[in-house]
Amino acid sequence: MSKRKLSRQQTWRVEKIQEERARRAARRDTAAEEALSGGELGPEQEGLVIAHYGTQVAIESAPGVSQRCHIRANIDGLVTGDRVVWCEGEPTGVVVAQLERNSVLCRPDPYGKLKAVAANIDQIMVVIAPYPEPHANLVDRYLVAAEVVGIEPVIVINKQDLLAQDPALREQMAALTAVYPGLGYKVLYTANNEAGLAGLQEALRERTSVFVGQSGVGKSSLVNALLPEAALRVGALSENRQKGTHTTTTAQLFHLDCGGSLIDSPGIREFGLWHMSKQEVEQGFREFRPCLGLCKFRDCRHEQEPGCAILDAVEEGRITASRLDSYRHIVSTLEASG
Ligand SMILES: Nc1nc2c(ncn2[C@@H]2O[C@H](COP(=O)(O)OP(=O)(O)OP(=O)(O)O)[C@@H](O)[C@H]2O)c(=O)[nH]1
Ligand SMILES: [Zn+2]
Repeated sequence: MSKRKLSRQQTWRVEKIQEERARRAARRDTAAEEALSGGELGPEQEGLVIAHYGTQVAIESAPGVSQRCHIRANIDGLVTGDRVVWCEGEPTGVVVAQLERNSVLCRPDPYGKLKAVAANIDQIMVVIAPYPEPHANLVDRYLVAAEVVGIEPVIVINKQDLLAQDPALREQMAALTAVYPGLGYKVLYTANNEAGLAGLQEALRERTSVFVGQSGVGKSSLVNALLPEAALRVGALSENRQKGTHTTTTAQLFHLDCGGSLIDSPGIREFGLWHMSKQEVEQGFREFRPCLGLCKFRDCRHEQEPGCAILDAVEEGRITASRLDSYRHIVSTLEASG
């Protein structure tokens, strides 16, 4: 009985949310169109979305120079990192066009539908640490997710100071990550101190990056250490405050002292830990790709089937047994969760 009641209530809530969305879109449209037709706007120029606040975005025209903007109603799903065409205005500017993206990061919304959260990311920094110990296949899971969206992952082994004190632990982390350089993945050792940050800053230069990884591996510590006197961060936050109640910020873009940008939000940090399809997982193991489609059976599980191209590749040393194990493990978790 409660089931039916619940679903009716849910329907009602969904309807309410949709009505509110439509109302907001209409308001947004009016505001944007009024500004556009009022002739009080500056010339069109290119800019970068550095933060998103509900119906408005902060657009940056040059590092440190930004303005709040309405979004023209025909532009859908603008996210932090998007490049746009916009016009300055008083008090708010207007985004008039969205430029093409090189890449986009998505995550599932509460209904399981994928939603964009950030755009134009060059690399995904996959942070692991000796503590909390990375569970089996965690790195591969992140790598697969990065491969699926076509963004270069970089493996960041943080808390290097702990490894320096403990040869056995160092051995363990080295063994865990030994396979990756040969597959073309960059592996960096970092720590939250000057020496430990140098290599990371080098890797972040001239690129737009995100940090992902389990809770406790030290992402916040790294991000805080990397950000220059947090000038831009404070700027973005105070702008946020002016808005009063609408303070939900999805993701923010920060410029780093070392040159390069960081897009950060709690949602992005959890990237890659959701459901993937078997095909995505296969594609996500980059050294499997030359073999895909060559197995004798179209639905080959690469277990012990005759004529399996993946097993042949393992036999010939083109794929390591540990990566095949990892693939099987990830696929089995997909099957277990339906
Ligand atoms: N030894 C050592 N500890 C570190 C280092 N970086 C961070 N920590 C510690 O690791 C713990 C977790 O750090 P956070 O930066 O909060 O980790 P996080 O990944 O941001 O965690 P969430 O915010 O939960 O996602 C804290 O106790 C830090 O003091 C490091 O380089 N070396
Ligand atoms: Zn096969």
